[in-house]
Amino acid sequence: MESGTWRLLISMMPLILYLLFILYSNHTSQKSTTSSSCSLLPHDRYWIVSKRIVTPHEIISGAVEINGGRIISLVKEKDWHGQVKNVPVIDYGQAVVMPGLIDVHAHLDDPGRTEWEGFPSGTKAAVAGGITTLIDMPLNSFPSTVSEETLKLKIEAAKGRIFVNVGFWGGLVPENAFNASMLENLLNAGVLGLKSFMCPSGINDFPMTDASHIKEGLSILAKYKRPLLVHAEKQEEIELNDGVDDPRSYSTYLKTRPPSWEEAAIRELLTVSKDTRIGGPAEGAHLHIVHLSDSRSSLELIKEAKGSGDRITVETCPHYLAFSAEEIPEGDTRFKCAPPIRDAPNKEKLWEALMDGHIDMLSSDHSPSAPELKLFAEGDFLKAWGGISSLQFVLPVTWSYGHKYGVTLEKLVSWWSEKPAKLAGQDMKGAIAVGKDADIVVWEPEEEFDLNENHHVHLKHPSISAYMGSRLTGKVMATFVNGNLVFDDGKHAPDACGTTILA
Ligand SMILES: NC(=O)N[C@H]1NC(=O)NC1=O
Ligand SMILES: [Zn+2]
Ligand SMILES: [Zn+2]
Repeated sequence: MESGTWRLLISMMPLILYLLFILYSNHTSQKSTTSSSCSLLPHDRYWIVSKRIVTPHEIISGAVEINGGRIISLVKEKDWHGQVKNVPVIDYGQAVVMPGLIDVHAHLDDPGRTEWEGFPSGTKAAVAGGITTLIDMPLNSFPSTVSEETLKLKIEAAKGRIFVNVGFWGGLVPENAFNASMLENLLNAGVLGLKSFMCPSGINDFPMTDASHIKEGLSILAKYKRPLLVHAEKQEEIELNDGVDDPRSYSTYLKTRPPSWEEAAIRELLTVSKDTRIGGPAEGAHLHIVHLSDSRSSLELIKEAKGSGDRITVETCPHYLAFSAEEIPEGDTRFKCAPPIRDAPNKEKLWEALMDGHIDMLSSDHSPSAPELKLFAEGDFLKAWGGISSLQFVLPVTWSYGHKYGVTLEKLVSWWSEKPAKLAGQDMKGAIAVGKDADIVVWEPEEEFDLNENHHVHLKHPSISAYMGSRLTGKVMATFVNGNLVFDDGKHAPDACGTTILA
């Protein structure tokens, strides 16, 4: 070779090395997305076929094409022929294909209280129930997620241990509410929004807030356009009659947390939620009331605030829709939660509000504990841990109990996927549509099953779940997370390849 050619080659060396590096890194990253231990399916690109695919505008018979973790095309059956071209097809027949559920309210208790639940068991239960994304609450783990440092502990604990996508809410507590830089560091580190309690939370390092803290929180959140979720109960003086009010009786517990607690908290919240109106000092922020139980005065107040232009939404949970106070057996503390499950007419009105769109969405409020804390031997409703354990069952529970009220597949998608995606700022999720993440549940709405010891329950402590022993309709067949088939016919993918979602 002539010396001029050599010189040219040598001068181009950095470019050649760079191109080789790009080629190599593309090759390795492709390898990691097709890693078979993340998925029970050996392909990255494939079609899912079904007679019932729930899309944002209609239920179609057709096919969804997935590639690299995303939905890349959606075809109706009549236009489907000839599209396959060597791409594998999974035909689910009559089973329903819909967006995976997004649970915006779950306590996975990791790190710090993994004897209660933990990321591996909690997220295995989630995918077995068709949940593909969940947002973890900042309390019940230890330490509570109230600062950048404590969020980092969560992210570290989740690494390689989650089967679904997991985002995090940060805590708004008195310690950070008036400390703008502490709150901003937490938000900059990636929490999707904040959560606070207006009554004691039961967790020492998660103290309660009042409207003044919440007002401050909203003003910071406005800049970030992220929501504040609030546990809306405000304590009032309650008198129990010693010797008359039996702590083993559910009606005693009900007396200790009347609907007026929810009403009082919401009344106080509405003095600051008006800041979120267009032109208000916290425009851009959003207030979300978690686990509404009172379907009377509290709901009326929320409706009024919505009508006045406050940016406010509300969720309720399957346990308030499935159970009523009258049916709760003596001493059965599996049913203890806060706010409490109220009477049957209250439940009817919750369903009505949900069907009419006054309640925006559903969440699990999965809040397990170690079984000892449920005090099953004593059956003391006043002393037992309050929290319902339900993560794996929310889809069949909503479907089974909703039958009587006319629940539809479209409603399920709205309550469990579309609206929660919006609350959590996840516009890549919550729908079967081209360009969205391939987070999908496939299930048989007509199939019935008994939730007994023969059923594979993945929660750490099945014994504390109030749903055990019930007969439900709607069986999850398969769950896809980021295009990976992570749950299929009762089996999980070997590796936990869910990703953490940071804002
Ligand atoms: N700390 C905690 O999880 N509390 C939850 N449990 C419950 O029943 N309601 C809640 O807010
Ligand atoms: Zn709560
Ligand atoms: Zn909760």
